[in-house]
Amino acid sequence: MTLAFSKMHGIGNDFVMVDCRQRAFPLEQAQIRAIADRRTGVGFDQLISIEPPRDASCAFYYGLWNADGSPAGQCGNGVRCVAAWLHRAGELAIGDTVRLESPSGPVTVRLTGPNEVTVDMGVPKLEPASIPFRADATATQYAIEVDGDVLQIGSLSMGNPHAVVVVPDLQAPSLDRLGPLLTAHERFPDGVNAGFVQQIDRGQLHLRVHERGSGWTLACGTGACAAMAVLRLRGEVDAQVKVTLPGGTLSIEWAGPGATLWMTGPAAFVFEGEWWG
Ligand SMILES: N[C@@H](CCC[C@H](N)C(=O)O)C(=O)O
Repeated sequence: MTLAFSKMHGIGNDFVMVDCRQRAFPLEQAQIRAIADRRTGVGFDQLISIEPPRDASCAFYYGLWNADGSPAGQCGNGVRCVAAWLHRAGELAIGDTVRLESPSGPVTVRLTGPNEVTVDMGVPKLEPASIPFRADATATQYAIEVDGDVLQIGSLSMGNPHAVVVVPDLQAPSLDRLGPLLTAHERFPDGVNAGFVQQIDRGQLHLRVHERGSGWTLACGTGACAAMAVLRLRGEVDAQVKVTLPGGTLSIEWAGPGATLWMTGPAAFVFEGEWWG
């Protein structure tokens, strides 16, 4: 088969975008994995379909798959690219605000420029069952054993599961080992996106994320939201924070529990292509 696609990225978190506005999603899991291969395919962290909405209150639905073919519930960098893709497709004008439907529910996006998008990412879910995470009660910190080390994690759902560990040094070699182990930890029955965050001050965080289904990525938008929310819940950061990942910086705003969380950042086109599978 041949498949037309757009290649995009949000601060280095890269995507293959597939237009499914007029047709059913055409790929099986094995084909998604083949396209993800960075040598014999196109390469991506997530593949995103743009489809008609299932919820009539939304303008479009977007589907999400990780590089290993597993489905995902939300993608912060991806939703910004969906908005920029819709602009290029003539569906969204600069200054427009639109409700989009993700696999985990609606989000509201505002296209502030051709390549800049602000997203209302919704209210972070803190209850362990909604993550899902095996714990007796909701807390701002949980002790979890990983390969003999006891890590203090924060955990929440941004429409997908996150564990956040505060570390003094993001370059510590131990993180390369701990990331994959935390992602696959038995207390997260669906796996988890594992974020390691170094606090610079009350308004700046540095972050690396080992993503479920995609490994270490240059950026994770929901991971940036989760890291900010975990530190905000502990009273360590202000309501507006810049989160710097290996691929760039996002602005995150969150007043606190019960409020929706806002993310602003760029979305970039790389090329249009055709996959011959
Ligand atoms: N890169 C993303 C998150 C993508 C999904 C994640 N790997 C999962 O399986 O939950 C982002 O920018 O948020």
